[in-house]
Amino acid sequence: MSARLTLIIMGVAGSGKSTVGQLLATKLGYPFVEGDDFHSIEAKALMASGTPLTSTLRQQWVDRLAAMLADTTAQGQPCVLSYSGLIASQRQQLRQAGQHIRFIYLQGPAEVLAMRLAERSGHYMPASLLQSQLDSMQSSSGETDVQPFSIDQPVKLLIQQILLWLTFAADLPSDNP
Ligand SMILES: Nc1ncnc2c1ncn2[C@@H]1O[C@H](COP(=O)(O)OP(=O)(O)O)[C@@H](O)[C@H]1O
Ligand SMILES: O=C(O)[C@H](O)[C@@H](O)[C@H](O)[C@H](O)COP(=O)(O)O
Repeated sequence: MSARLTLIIMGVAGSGKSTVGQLLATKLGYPFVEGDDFHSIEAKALMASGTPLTSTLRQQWVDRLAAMLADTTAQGQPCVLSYSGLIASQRQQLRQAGQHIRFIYLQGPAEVLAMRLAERSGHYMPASLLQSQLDSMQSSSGETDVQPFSIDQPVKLLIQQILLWLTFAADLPSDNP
């Protein structure tokens, strides 16, 4: 049964986490949690100025996300969370903080990501930080609960693929089922 899985939508900036996450949450009837909302004002200002997060600011951010997931999943409340998931140990932190978690990894060519960031407006994250995000993204190879999906297709098709995968995702192995 996949109905109660909490889904973390991961990927670098511009991969579509917020767009896909919101639509998926609506389809599933789950709350959508925007990971960016858990950044401090200082962290957002730093990124807006064109500087990547420091490890300390990133860790404080992940700690807040972990606390939220521990709370909601302990109450049996699933959600869809957008979170870049760049650092493997921090993915593990979230996996262990919550229950019944699976990761949906939005992946695509750098040119597509750059184009989408260039066209996006009203977001603090500048397109110039894409390369640092790509450089920081640590491989998820061997993480059996991380499922990649291609972003190089219309959102509608992407959602259909994710919903299909969700019909069996709960039966796939996970480090922390
Ligand atoms: N599959 C897609 N096809 C076309 N445009 C997309 C797709 N996914 C997202 N976008 C657009 O790309 C931009 C970045 O998406 P967003 O959801 O903000 O990414 P993220 O939250 O990962 O930074 C937005 O302008 C969004 O409308
Ligand atoms: O570096 C990180 O670890 C963070 O993930 C962070 O940089 C995040 O990606 C931004 O908040 C951009 O927001 P979007 O991913 O929504 O563009």
